[in-house]
Amino acid sequence: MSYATRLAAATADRGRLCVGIDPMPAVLDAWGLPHDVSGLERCARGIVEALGERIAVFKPQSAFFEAFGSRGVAVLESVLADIRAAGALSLLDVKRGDIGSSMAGYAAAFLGHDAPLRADAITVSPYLGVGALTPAIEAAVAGGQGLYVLARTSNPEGAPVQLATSGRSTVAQHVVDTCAGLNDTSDNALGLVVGGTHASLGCDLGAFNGSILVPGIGAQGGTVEGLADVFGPALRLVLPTASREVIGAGAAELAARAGRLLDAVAALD
Ligand SMILES: O=c1ccn([C@@H]2O[C@H](COP(=O)(O)O)[C@@H](O)[C@H]2O)c(=O)[nH]1
Repeated sequence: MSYATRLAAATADRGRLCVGIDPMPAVLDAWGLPHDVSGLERCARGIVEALGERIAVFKPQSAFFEAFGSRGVAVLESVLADIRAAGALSLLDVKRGDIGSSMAGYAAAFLGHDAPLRADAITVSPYLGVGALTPAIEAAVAGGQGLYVLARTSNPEGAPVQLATSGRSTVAQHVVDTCAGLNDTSDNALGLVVGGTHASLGCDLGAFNGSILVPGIGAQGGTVEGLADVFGPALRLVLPTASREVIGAGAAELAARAGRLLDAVAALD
């Protein structure tokens, strides 16, 4: 079954919200947990334990696991297994992108059938060219998995690169249009990352028909309520994601904060 079909089923059942798992030091403080592997594990696995049956997609941020070396990566493996066991989808935020031979290595690491870090989807960077992602696209299609390609990121520093013009198009528009074309032959395995922090996107999503991951909700200033104005007809493709907004006030607030966002995304439909 394709990633697009699996995502549609999960979000129809649980709502179209992605919860980010970013166990950064400030989050561990809010949870009253130590800045070590035990704190990392209790926080990250605690999020899935508390919300695993209510949330369609979880997005672990690989950086906060890698920060603890091999023991942190082992926790990430457990978190990915927990997400699978809870019947949710995992979207591993690793933002990889390299020449084809190395991209094949990343595809094996994160999309391979028996890979310890296998995820349902990963984030990828198109800076080496969308075409360089081909090994990962092929692996994703074969495994019913997805790739979210950075197009117009939520951070202000992205604009000079992503809105730079190349010929008659911006770089972001080139990424959007290239991914739209590839989706025709890739079961819509390609998604985009487009931040929810912009008053105006500076790119046209009209030709795109895959999933659009929208970070920047909450801590970065974006709101679910503001998405309709910014995304227009593409709103139907949007998968809002929030991390600190949900997990940033400690374990006791987790369910209430997730519930508020689930209500807000339900009102989009
Ligand atoms: O454009 C992007 C791409 C990825 N991210 C990632 O999403 C989360 C956001 O965390 P919040 O606490 O909800 O702000 C984080 O892992 C980023 O690396 C993004 O913010 N913007």
